[in-house]
Amino acid sequence: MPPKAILIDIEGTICPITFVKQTLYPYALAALPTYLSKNWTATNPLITAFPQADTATPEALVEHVRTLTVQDSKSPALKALQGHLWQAGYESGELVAPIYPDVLPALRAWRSRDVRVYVYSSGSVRAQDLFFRYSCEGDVRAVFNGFFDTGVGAKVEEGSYRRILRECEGEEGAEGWVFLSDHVGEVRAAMEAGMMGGVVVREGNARLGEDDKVGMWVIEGGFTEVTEKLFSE
Ligand SMILES: CSCCC(=O)C(=O)COP(=O)(O)O
Repeated sequence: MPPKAILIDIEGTICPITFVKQTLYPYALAALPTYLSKNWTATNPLITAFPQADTATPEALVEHVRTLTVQDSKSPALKALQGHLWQAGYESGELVAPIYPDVLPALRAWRSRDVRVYVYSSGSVRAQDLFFRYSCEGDVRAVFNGFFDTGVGAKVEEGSYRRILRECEGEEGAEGWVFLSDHVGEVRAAMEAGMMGGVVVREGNARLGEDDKVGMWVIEGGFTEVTEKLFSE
């Protein structure tokens, strides 16, 4: 049976991890002091979302954000701030989101077969909108049926996938849903929620151990392999 909906991750799945870690994260850190110097108010929600102890001064917040960034924290406060800071970079053309060449042809083929395609990323929905609006292949937002961030919960928690299912399917459940990510813990959580899962192997992704591969669909052939497997059976 072909799938009903495919849910995809961004970093390490449809774009290189290096774009996020070596381009997006440093861009946000470099832009932060200027942003804070112009927007340091007691009610700025991008600031008040952080713990009070870390927002005593702009310098303290810069240090806190730097620490979270080095830890690759998926804190919603950090992700909301990064999404805001990236906007100017995308609009000026300094940031262009690279998408692996096998991805968009596959997504379009899935949509042409009436399969819905959703994104679930730790990056905020605002950041996802910018990513797909300013991609190396132009504005591709129309390819997607919807976008989810950690507003539904962390990506390693089964409940997050259940919330996405409830929002998209009501009481229908997970039948026909597929989740694709480079992160085994995320894929296992989606499988616990009843979805079919696949872990995407790309150059530069974290290596999978033998234990990681147990009971797992390991995708080494990009989204072309996904299309072949899901639509030829
Ligand atoms: C929307 S691009 C920014 C991605 C990001 O901030 C991130 O943390 C990557 O998370 P993902 O869940 O896509 O691996």
